[in-house]
Amino acid sequence: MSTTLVYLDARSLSAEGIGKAERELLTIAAARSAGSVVVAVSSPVDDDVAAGLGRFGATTVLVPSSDVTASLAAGPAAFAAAAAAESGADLVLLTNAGDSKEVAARLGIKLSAGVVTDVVAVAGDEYTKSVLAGTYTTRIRVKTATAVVTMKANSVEPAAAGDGAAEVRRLDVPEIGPSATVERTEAKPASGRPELADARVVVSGGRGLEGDFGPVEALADSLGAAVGASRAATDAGWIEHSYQVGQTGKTVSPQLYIAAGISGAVQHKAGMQTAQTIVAINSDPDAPIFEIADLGIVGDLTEILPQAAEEIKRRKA
Ligand SMILES: Cc1cc2nc3c(=O)[nH]c(=O)nc-3n(C[C@H](O)[C@H](O)[C@H](O)COP(=O)(O)OP(=O)(O)OC[C@H]3O[C@@H](n4cnc5c(N)ncnc54)[C@H](O)[C@@H]3O)c2cc1C
Repeated sequence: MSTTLVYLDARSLSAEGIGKAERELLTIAAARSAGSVVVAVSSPVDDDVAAGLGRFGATTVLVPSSDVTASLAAGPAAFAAAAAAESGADLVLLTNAGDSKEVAARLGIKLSAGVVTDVVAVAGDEYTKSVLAGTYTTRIRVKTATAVVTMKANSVEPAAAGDGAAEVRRLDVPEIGPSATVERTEAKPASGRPELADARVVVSGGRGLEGDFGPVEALADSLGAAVGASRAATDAGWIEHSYQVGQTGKTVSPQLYIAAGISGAVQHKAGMQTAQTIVAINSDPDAPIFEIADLGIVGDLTEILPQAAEEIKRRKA
């Protein structure tokens, strides 16, 4: 029977809950490897986290017997390789986060395994991903004994929590070898907004904002939404790159996506066109974003965004 190993970065897990992207991996693994889901977590976990993983389908949780996180991706990859060998996995699933992709690349070398990134569906030994900014959908088979796959968030509906429990086991980590070490870390200040990749509502801004994300943030806060951006906005330094939506940014699939001052380039659409409802605000009636919008508003965003935020606040009051 096929065995799936799910590798999770411990920083994405907390007693409050297991993130949606992580639950999606557990759901895919449970469907593929009926009844036996092995999870490798990059650091020891407390009882609440282990219990949470159990409720979402993990049967075994492997944790490293020594700290592997001080060596960037090298330590986690060495541990993930040991976990793959221990579990006999023929598929290792990781999230599409930057750190996880780096672990996936190193893991591919360690296991002599084929690596597929940005996957949106797993069916047997076939992995689906879109290429060339969403122009083509490709189905990929890996010829090596083990496949290493990173999944885009919002690819499957995560299963609801059950009453399962996971057994936690420590695993010795082999020699990590030469690697860069982490000297100091700083927690990113919390914005109080939902995580972009998991958000139900996203308000994004582009070059049309002319550097001022204030109106986008105000509308996002009135809706309890995450803030996103086009690459033109992140490249201009108006907002951090982690907010970028699109081919080289994050993929979002919210119930509502509001695009303000974004033209709708194919590379931007690649990251948001699966949103259930798309609202576009643009002063150019011929902007390509209107081709995929459910509701298009032709006008000046500096007038429309504050009006929308005010009206939403008024109705909520
Ligand atoms: C390999 C590659 C990868 C890329 N990856 C990404 C990616 O991941 N994400 C991404 O977004 N882009 C990506 N791009 C860039 C992409 O091609 C576009 O250049 C970018 O998306 C444009 O951003 P924009 O829509 O904000 O800017 P523009 O295309 O300049 O559009 C600005 C829009 O704002 C409107 N506007 C201006 N003023 C107002 C106003 N006052 N009120 C209302 N509307 C107004 C204009 O009519 C215009 O439609 C990539 C490009 C390449 C080559």
